[in-house]
Amino acid sequence: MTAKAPFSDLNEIRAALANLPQPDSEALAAAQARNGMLTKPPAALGRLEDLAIWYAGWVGNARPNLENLQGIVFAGNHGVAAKGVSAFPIEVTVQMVANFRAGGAAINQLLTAFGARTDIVELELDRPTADFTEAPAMSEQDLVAAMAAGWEAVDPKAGLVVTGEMGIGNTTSAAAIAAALHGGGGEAWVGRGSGVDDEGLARKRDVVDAGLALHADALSDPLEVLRHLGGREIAAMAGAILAARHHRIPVILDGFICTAAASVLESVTPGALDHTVAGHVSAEGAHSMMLEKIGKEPLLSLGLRLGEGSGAALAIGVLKGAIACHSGMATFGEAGVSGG
Ligand SMILES: O=C(O)c1ccc[n+]([C@@H]2O[C@H](COP(=O)([O-])O)[C@@H](O)[C@H]2O)c1
Ligand SMILES: Cc1cc2nc[nH]c2cc1C
Repeated sequence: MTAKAPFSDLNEIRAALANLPQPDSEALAAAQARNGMLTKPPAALGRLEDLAIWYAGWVGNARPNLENLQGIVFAGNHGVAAKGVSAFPIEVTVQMVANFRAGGAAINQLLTAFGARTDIVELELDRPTADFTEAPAMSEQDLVAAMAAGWEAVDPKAGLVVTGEMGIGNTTSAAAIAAALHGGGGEAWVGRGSGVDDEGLARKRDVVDAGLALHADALSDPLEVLRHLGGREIAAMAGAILAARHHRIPVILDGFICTAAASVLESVTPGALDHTVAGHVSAEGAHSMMLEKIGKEPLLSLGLRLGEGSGAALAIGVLKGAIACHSGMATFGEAGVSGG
């Protein structure tokens, strides 16, 4: 099932970002009360308790189940890849999409292992974005189309959405977005991505700085940051995360690139990511700094730097544990256990 995006230009995207649903306060209060009655010392389940209450609030059910889990992998190609900023050639994007469709990638295994389905959305792979050191990466029409594709990929009936991506060159784009939104330059935000050597790393920093300089006049507006420095899969993730908010579907964010996409929404409207949690902190060096900037504490830290949604998929396990305890445990009264 899909729902059509409620926008066809940038102003309508701004309107969708200005008018965000909030969690169900009654369900939140009831989940909080239930949490206090469960057979454990107060707060003994640590962040699992916060997670379950957060989830209950967004789905509007104080004793929820976790079902109909949707993983979406967005793929896009980047003109800036021609600048030698990746350890891999650009054709790997389309080849990996074929691998996703055949079920052979890490994300297929992880989403299946945690009971989620895998949807693949490729965004005009034969038409890479413009190299952002020479021109804006996308036209307004391209940006709106990519965000709409992201919005429309979300199943309005999903109980959870996990957003991931694939795109050779996209850690360069994500670093540039992070620099433009959060301050600093290539030095602060660029890492090795899929594994560039020292020369590649230096080139990548210069490329980010060149993009920031070329588009300096446009970068005070977060959606223009996304248009000038982003990519279609990054814009699509932003659209999907925004759609999930409007459908009140909780989201688990993935790594460096996904967090850059999410940062755009948070920069437009503080609180726009309240329906999301950070699944993990990636081994891409500046990811932890980006998470701090958006006020998110990652659930996992496993040294992953794969993307695809892999860290978010693994974090489904943590959320499942949280909800199983919250909804399945006995209360002190039910179990006849004495309170403290
Ligand atoms: O998610 C992350 O934190 C992450 C960190 C490093 C690399 N990646 C993946 O690697 C690809 C981009 O790497 P690169 O070197 O081509 O920019 C892209 O397909 C991402 O999914 C992803
Ligand atoms: C093989 C390969 C798989 C990936 N998955 C996400 N990004 C990737 C980059 C490469 C190079």
